[in-house]
Parts: sequence; structure tokens; C-alpha cells
Amino acid sequence: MTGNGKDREVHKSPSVSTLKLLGKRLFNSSSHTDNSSLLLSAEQLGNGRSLRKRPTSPSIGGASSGGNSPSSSAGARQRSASLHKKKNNASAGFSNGPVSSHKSSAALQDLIKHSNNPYLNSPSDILGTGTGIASTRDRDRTFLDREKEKERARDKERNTHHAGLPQRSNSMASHHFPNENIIYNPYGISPNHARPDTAFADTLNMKNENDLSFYMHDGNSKIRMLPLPIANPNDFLPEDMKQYSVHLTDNFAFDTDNKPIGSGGSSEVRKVKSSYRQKGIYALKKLNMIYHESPEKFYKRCSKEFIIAKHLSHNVHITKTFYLLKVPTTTYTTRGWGFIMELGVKDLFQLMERTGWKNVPFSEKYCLFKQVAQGVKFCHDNGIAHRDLKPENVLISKEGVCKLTDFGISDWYHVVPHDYTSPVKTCQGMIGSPPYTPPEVMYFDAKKHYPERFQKPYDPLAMDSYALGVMLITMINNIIPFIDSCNTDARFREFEVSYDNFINHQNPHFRDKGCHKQGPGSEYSLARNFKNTDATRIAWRLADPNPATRYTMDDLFEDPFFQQIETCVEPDDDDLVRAPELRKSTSVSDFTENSLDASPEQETIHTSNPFLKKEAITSKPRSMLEIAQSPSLRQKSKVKGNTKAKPHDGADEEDQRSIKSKQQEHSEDLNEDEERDETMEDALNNVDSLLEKPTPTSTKIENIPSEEDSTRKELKSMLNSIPATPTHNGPTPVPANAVTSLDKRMSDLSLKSETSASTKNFGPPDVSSSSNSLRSLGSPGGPSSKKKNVVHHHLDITNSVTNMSSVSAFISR
Ligand SMILES: Nc1ncnc2c1ncn2[C@@H]1O[C@H](COP(=O)(O)OP(=O)(O)OP(=O)(O)O)[C@@H](O)[C@H]1O
Repeated sequence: MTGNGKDREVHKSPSVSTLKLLGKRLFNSSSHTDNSSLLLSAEQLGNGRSLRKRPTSPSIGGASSGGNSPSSSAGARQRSASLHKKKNNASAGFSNGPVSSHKSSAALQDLIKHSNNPYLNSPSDILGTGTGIASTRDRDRTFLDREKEKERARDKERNTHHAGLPQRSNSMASHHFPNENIIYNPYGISPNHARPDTAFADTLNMKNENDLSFYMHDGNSKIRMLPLPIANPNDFLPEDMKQYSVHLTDNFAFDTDNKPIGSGGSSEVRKVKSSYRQKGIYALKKLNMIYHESPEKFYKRCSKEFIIAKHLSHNVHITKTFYLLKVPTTTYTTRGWGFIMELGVKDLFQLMERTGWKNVPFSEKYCLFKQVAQGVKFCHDNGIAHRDLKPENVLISKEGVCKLTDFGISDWYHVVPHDYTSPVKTCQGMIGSPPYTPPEVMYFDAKKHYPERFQKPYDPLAMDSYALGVMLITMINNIIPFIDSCNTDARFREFEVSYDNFINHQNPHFRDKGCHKQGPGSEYSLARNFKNTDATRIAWRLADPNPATRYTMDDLFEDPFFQQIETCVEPDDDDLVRAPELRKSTSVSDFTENSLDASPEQETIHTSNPFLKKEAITSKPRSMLEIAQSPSLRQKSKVKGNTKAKPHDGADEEDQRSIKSKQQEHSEDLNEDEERDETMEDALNNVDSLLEKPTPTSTKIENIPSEEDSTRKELKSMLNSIPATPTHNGPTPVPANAVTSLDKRMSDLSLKSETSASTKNFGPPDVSSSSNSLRSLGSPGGPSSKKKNVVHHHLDITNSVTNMSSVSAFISR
């Protein structure tokens, strides 16, 4: 999390008026339990940034690879657990205790009153779910009894010493409020308040505190500046990822409306534009040094994140990461490093916090879930455990496709990283973001004071499964089920008891491999809203508190319910995101770290790309008709589906091309290809923007806004030329399996026009049925007819709550 003022614009608290409104509702509510906590949350919204996201427990232990790892690469991935301290100074000195949330006195008393420790009461008192008989659980009993005593003492202490501390709204976790309008928000009244940060294991040697960079900052003590000179990213990248240009301003410019579009524990995300294509808008994830981090550690941490992200950037469900660049000090940023990435429209958290989320059909929620699962499977198939899955780390593209992002604490999970036959490397230490962090990892949370014997090396893959399960439960319940996945959280305890109860009394084989009998039914609170016991099976099996029996990704993919979920995009679908072009490369010695963006003209003059001027002469855009007839001039060699990415082969074809563009012999071919691609993509963008416009009346081609640029003319010409009877891909037959998304779109356009009254018209039904998903324009008779023709509108979720910055953030994108 960055600490500068701009950061606050991203996910700042709701407006005062919104809060007042919510406050009124709460006062009128009959549930005293919920009200008090909610009111507290509302009050706290005024606390600003520290409340914007849930404070993360500091972790002193440190996550590192387990004993079977010869080299602890996880250890290299540390981020300061003092993040908590950094973000939330008020909480410094907060007494550690088994109840994780910091409660002010009012809420705390209420919480205590309603906190059910299943081990204190008779089983039938606490269940209220399932059969009404609690399973006998000897495990941890002694420990819990001891903890109970400690908890009482700490509660007392909190009531006196810690009232008013920033906190998460526990009450939102699983309560159902009398006012249905409030239930939709999975994380509480303030979406920002409740966005959890990632916990980074802090294995920092405290001796490093004297590191000079610790004292370098730009006026805000929470942001530390890297000392000059900034290291060259290429010095930290493997051979096959080395980049032609390493300076942001060589080939990119900041967006004029330069607002941050997101921020996390150690980064701030902004839009940047390619200097060469108007529509080339990308995300710059500017990486910040975290508390106690030395420059060397920063460089290693960031280059590792980049290498992993780039290594995985070959799947439709992974946000593409293109370059690791030096970022100069500008009005918008402090100097440092940043990633150029594919731009997401919003993240899944932002979808889920919308009022309309609760009305999203199950089928669409399952579609989103399956897409996320496919992304996770791809990571696992390629040797990476994500380790920080949460809705905030799932971006939604403008086509409505889910894409995993934030590989900040991801790691290679094989003992020998690129030997996929080597065993799984276990981890130790507190990492991740509660409640998505599983119980076996929470044992390492220093704040919880678990005895060391509870802290066992854990499987990072099981961590991802668990997070996926909690995400699914959250998506269906519209609210997080508990705050922390540990038995210091009453609601988690309730979940654990229900789990055991279901197994002991209803389905003894629930945890058996290959058992696909029904999951828990509506008598279980965390199953009720699913209204489907096959769906509860996958959710509960993924969120199994016991990692040894938890669903693996393979188990999930073998589950019949999971298999029959229809998605609007297939994992082997091509996506249309292209790598930004690098034409200019300022040599390191030429570069002043504080230089500001150069104008495109200057860049052209100073370009070191020998083909730049030539390109202007040789570029001969194809007409859209030509494109429609033979769109597949250039076959992109993409890694599809579950195919393995080569270790460290993150430089994809486009990137390689950018690098190779220095080589004279390939110049003409490359430039032609680039131009063709650009024309095609621009055309598609235009088609997209036409189709995505919620125009109520018939959208005729003639209604295209009158801007007479050549692409638009070509677009008109293409659409008007498409015959009523689709010829699919024109005269050149393309094998079905080689059909790209572009082909599909083109052929789908034909079909659309056929079903419309006129080939020239895109009437309202067609416009509205064209979803934001890649599959939305599926052609029943075309080459993709084998695939499902599912139409989803993942981005069309209404929101009646306005003035929330996170809402405005994505509206403005
Ligand atoms: N490529 C992108 N396009 C659009 N928005 C993005 C992009 N990358 C990140 N964001 C937004 O910024 C937020 C923070 O990004 P990210 O999670 O990568 O940062 P982080 O510092 O690693 O966060 P964390 O605290 O989870 O470790 C995301 O939740 C998302 O809303």
C-alpha cells in the first residue's frame, strides 16, 4: 500500500451522505448485534486510509520453503509484515490476541456477547445447523481451553486500551441483516475499508534497519525512495526475458487523466499509453519499497514477481505482464520500477461490491468461478502456486474475462523449480490475505500466538484450493463467511463444526477421494444460499479446513458439477491483448532518472529503432474487407490451455519481436505484421465499442459517430460488404482448431447480420445480446460451433450506491 495522497483517491471511503444513509438504516434495524458493529464500521470510515483496507496481521515468523527445499525461493519473496504497522500506525502496540479484529469497545462487547465458542457450550447450542449434534473434537481442545482464558483477559484489555482502533467489520462477515439492501456487500459498508491486504512474511533481519534507504522518502514516511542510480531491470532478469528498452518514458506516456486505478500493499496502479498507438492503453503497476526493505531486496522481490508473471502470461485467464521498466520521478510517481501490464476494467471485488451482485444468476457466478479456477490450474500446471488468491486479485477484462493477477507472493512450488517431476516444496510462515488464507497458514500468524507445534510446513497448492473455496462461498453468499480462517474466529469455528457434523452424521465419505455424493444442504448456514448440494460439495471440499483431505485442483476438475459449469470463454481461447511496442531504447548512461516524458515527436527523432521511419513509408493498412476475408494472415504461436510454458520463457512472440526489431534483416516483415495487427485490432476495438454500447435504438452502421478516420470507413465498408449468407472466414479455409478469436468475431459478425433484419443494421436485440464476453458472439454454424454458445454479461452489474471511489475508479477507466 502506498501512502501518498493520490492513493486515497482510489478506494477512499464512501461519501458522508452514503454513510449517513447507511447509519439511518442501521439505527432502524432491529438486530442490535449487527447494528452496533455496523455503526462502528460507519464511524470508522472517517478514519481514512488506515481503514481503507483491512489491516493485516504482522508476521514475524516469515514464510519460507519447508525442509525439503534445497533453496528457499519463498524466502526471497518476503514482504514486510510490518506492512500492518506501516499502514496503521494507530495499531502499533495493539495487543496480540486470538481474536484478530480490533474492536472498539462498543462492537467488542457486542461481539463477545455473541461469540460462540463451540467448546464452551453444549453442542446443540452452538450448531443451529445440520443435525444439531456436534462432532466430538478432541483436537485442539486443551489449546482452545487455554486460549479461551487468554481471550477473556485480552478482551478486557481491548475494551480499555484499544477502543477506537481501526478495525474490520466482523459483523458483516456472516450476519444477515434485516435490511436486504445491506447484504449484498460482501465486505461491509465500506468496500475499501474491507479490502484485505496481503500479508508478507517478514524474514527481515532487523540488523538491516540501518540500511540507508530506510531514511529515504519523498515527504511521506510510508513511501521510501530507491537510492540513485536505479538498477537496470535487465540485470535481474534471465537471458530470455531481457528487454530492449528498460525506461518507461522511452515508449510510454502517462495518461492525461492520471488517477491511480488501484493500489495494493506495495504498489500503485495507473494507466499509461503507448507512444505509438492511441488505443494502446496499459496498466503501470508502480512498485513501492515496503517497510524495512533494502534496495537489493526490493529489486529481487520485484524481479521475481515479474519473472513469474511473465512466465505465466500465456493464458487467457492470466493478466499479461509485458515489461519491467524503470519509472522516473514525475508529478505522478516516485522513481523506481514498474510493470507494464494488460489493463483490467475492474477487479472481482469491485463486481461483488455492487448492489446488483446479489441478483447475478448462479450460472454467471459459477462461470466467473470456473474461469478463476482455470487460471489457478494453469498456474499449477506451470509450476507456480499463486498463494494470494482473493477477489481483488482477479481482474475482469473489457470482454468480461477473469484474469489472475498479483504474483507478488507467488512461488515455484517444486523442490527443483523447473523440474515438474520433483516433489512439492512446502512452505512455512504467515502469508496471504485472510480469510482466504487457510487455517494451516494462520497458525503462523504471530498475532494469534499459536504454540509452535501447530506450525507445520504446508503445501502451497492447498493454499490456493482453500482460497478458491472461500471465494466461491463469498460469491454465493454475497458476504465473506468469516474474518480469519482460524479457530479464534467464532464463525470459522462454526464452519469447522458444521463440516465435521456433516461428515459424522450425513456423509461419512465426504472427504474420500472421488466421492461425488451430495454436499451439505440448506440446514448449514454456509451452504444454504447455494440451493444446490452439488455446488456446496465443490465449495466445501475446496474450503476443507483439513489440508490433507482438501480438494486439489485436479480433484476439482474431475468433479462432475464443476465439469458441467458452462463458461463464456474457454481456457484455450485466444485473447486480443497485444504486447506494446518498444521502438526506442535510451541507453542507461543517457538517461536521467528524473527526466519527464518526451513528446512522441522527440521520441521519433531520437529513436534508436532503425525501422521506425521506414515503417511510416511502408505501412499499408489492409482494408477491413481484406481482413474479413482472410483474417489469419499471421498465426500467433500462443501457448494454449493447459500447455506448459517454458521455464523463464516469458518473452512472448511480440516481445521477442520488439527486441529483435533492432535486427535489420527482419524489418520489413515485422513492420508489415505490426501494421496489420494494429489495423485489425483497431477495427475490432471499433466493432467492440459499437456492440458494447447499450444503444436502445437500432444501431446502424451509418450511425457510427461521424469521425471520418480511415478505420471507421474501413469498418463501414467491411460491415456493408459482409454477405447475408455467412461465408465464415472467406475464401481461405482455416482449420477449425486454428480459429482465433478474431476469426470468431468476424464470422460472428456475419451471423449477426444474417439474423438481423438487414445486414447493415445492428438492431437492439443484437446489440444487447452481444455480451462483454469473448463467447458472446458465438456462431452456431461457424467453426466454433463445437463450443458452447454461452452469453454472459459479467460487467453489467448495476449499482445503486454511488459516490464510492472504487466504483468511480472503474467507471473512469
Ligand atoms: N493490470 C491492471 N489493470 C487494472 N487494475 C489493476 C491492474 N493490476 C492491479 N490493478 C488494481 O490494483 C489493485 C492492486 O493491485 P495488486 O493486487 O497487483 O497490488 P499489490 O500491491 O500486489 O496488492 P496486494 O496488497 O494484494 O499484495 C488490484 O486489486 C486491482 O484493483
